[in-house]
Amino acid sequence: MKFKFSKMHGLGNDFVVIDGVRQTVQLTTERLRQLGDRHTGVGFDQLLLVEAPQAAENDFRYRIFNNDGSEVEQCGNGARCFVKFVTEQKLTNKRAIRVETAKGVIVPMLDDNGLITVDMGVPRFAPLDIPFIAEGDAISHPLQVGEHSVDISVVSMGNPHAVQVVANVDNAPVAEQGPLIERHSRFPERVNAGFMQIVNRGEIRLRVYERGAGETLACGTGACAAVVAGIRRGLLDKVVLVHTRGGDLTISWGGPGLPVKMTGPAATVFNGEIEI
Ligand SMILES: N[C@H](CCC[C@H](N)C(=O)O)C(=O)O
Repeated sequence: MKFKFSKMHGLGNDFVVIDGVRQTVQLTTERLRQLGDRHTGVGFDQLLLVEAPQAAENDFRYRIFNNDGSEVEQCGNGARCFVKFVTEQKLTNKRAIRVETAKGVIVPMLDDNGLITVDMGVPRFAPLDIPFIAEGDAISHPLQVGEHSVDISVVSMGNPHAVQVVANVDNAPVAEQGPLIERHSRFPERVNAGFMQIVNRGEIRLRVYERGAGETLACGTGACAAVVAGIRRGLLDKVVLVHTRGGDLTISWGGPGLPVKMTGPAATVFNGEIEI
């Protein structure tokens, strides 16, 4: 099968993006793994497949696959790259685009300054909408990780996040605890593990060990989940600058029942064609 694709990234979180509207693309797990291999394939943290919408009032549907082949509900950096892709590929000339994901419709918007703002929807908490064996909708939960008990906030942005506060992200136990939290038995569908350093009430530093991809240079839904967790813990105000290893995002959340807004960049690295 031969098809065109774009290689893109959102703050170093990198994607292969495929037009599944004008091309017919059958993605098997094997093909996903081949494409995602950083030595023998193209390489990506996630692959985004753009398709026609299922509901007439929407503009597109897009499917999100982690590097390990698992299909997931939501991707923040991917949503920004999606907007840039459909605009550059002339699949639409709209500025605000309604796109269906596995967990609802999001509305990314191309700003005049080239940044992209995405309404990432309303966050939800355990045990609603997130497969987590919890005592209830607490602000945080103790979680036994190896020989340590860590205090996590559990937030769903459509996809599940377990966020903890650390003194300094530079020496946070991301490599040690990330895989243990990702596959913890209390997360039957696995989870993204966030490590957040509070700089001040309007600024954090964040590293995320992503479900199905390992640590990435940035995680958009992870940034949303971390800010929501920090606000719920009383540590952050409503608008927060999030420093990831790949660059900065601005995240805002007005509180329970309101959507999270994310603003940041997206970049196209190259366009290619592949036969696999
Ligand atoms: N690894 C995530 C999907 C990608 C999310 C991330 N790349 C983002 O920008 O939100 C998961 O399994 O839920």
